[in-house]
Amino acid sequence: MAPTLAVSFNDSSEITDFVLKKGNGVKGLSEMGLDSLPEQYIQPLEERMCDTKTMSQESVPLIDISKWDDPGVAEAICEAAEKWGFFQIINHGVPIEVLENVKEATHLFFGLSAEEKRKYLKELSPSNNVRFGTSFSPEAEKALEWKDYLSLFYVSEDEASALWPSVCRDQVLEYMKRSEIVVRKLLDVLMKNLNVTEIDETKESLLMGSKRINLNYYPICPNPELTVGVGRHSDVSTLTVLLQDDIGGLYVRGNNDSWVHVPPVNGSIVINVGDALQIMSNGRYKSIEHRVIANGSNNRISVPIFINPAPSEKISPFPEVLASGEKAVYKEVLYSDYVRHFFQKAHDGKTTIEFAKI
Ligand SMILES: CC(C)(COP(=O)(O)OP(=O)(O)OC[C@H]1O[C@@H](n2cnc3c(N)ncnc32)[C@H](O)[C@@H]1OP(=O)(O)O)[C@@H](O)C(=O)NCCC(=O)NCCSC(=O)/C=C/c1ccc(O)c(O)c1
Ligand SMILES: O=C(O)CCC(=O)C(=O)O
Ligand SMILES: [Fe+2]
Repeated sequence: MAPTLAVSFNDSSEITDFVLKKGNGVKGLSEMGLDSLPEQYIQPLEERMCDTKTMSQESVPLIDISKWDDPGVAEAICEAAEKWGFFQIINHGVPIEVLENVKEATHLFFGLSAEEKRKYLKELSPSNNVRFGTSFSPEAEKALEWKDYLSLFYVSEDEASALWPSVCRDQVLEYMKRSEIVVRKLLDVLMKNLNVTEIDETKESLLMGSKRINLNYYPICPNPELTVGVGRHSDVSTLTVLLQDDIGGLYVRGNNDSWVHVPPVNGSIVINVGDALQIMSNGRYKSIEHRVIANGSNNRISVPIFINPAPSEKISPFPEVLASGEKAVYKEVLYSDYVRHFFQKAHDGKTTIEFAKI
């Protein structure tokens, strides 16, 4: 147990200063042993997780991808991407040790002092590509989310070596490198199903021209039922490769307004479709809303890799998908405009994609 800090707050602006400006994050708040949730974290009733809406009978597909040549595997992947937009994979070829190392490195980063982590706040970070922050878009949010993060935009190994925090850099790079092989295989299968037979240079830039990795930390929360870890949103990526620890708390939107838990499975990786792939597949693959609850008794971490189009790409439904006469549901958008739009507002369910609707 961390020692209780000798800090107390007179008003909410002092909390904001402590969390956002001094680099303590919500982890710092959590470790003070607060007995109630500060008011700026109280979410409106409709955003809180209410047990009646969760479905315990359903679950997203768990796919063993060890037998790539088995057509059943490709079918299961495409069906999951169409129906659920989320699935877990096991026997994926990323060594368990690589996954364990990146989880440990995440704890090492968040275990640094506030002074150390503060160096990566937006205002102080040596680069826009490395950012330590809290919540999602604090300036745009009416209620804050109970999460701290380190976000790393990948440019090159050299840049990462120079700029990324050394406590986690090598482990994160290894995880990105090893998971890229899986991502290519998944995209191959998903593209063939859309009659896109080859991922050439142009398609590669559209599908996986940029990558961002986030290390997420959800500390123990005094009143978890009043707030959220991450609010309802869909990712803006092509695909997200998500590593979670064994705590649980990720929910995805299921049928009839229900929320389905994505249980931690040892050695598995969660894959989800993002808005960019929904747009490029003209809605065939679904970018499904998801959220993370706050936890009253355990700290939780997760490590998503967002596989994205290059920011300079214009994305729209693939011609191969429209070849049979299907009408385009989405117009062409510049991907960096799309991402900017996403970051400009609070998490708000599936509304980002309206930006690209015809
Ligand atoms: C996004 C843009 C277009 C923005 O550029 P630009 O306007 O020049 O300035 P910027 O300073 O980088 O960012 C502008 C705002 O975006 C937001 N932002 C930027 N990066 C991040 C980040 N990593 N996390 C949260 N917000 C961010 C902030 O709100 C910034 O506002 P401010 O804090 O500066 O006032 C640019 O950085 C770019 O082209 N980046 C490359 C493409 C890219 O990053 N794609 C990522 C796609 S997927 C992705 O990153 C997903 C992230 C995510 C995070 C938390 C969640 O809970 C979640 O669900 C998802
Ligand atoms: O922590 C998780 O399990 C999911 C996080 C998430 O949805 C995100 O960072 O986009
Ligand atoms: Fe997400």
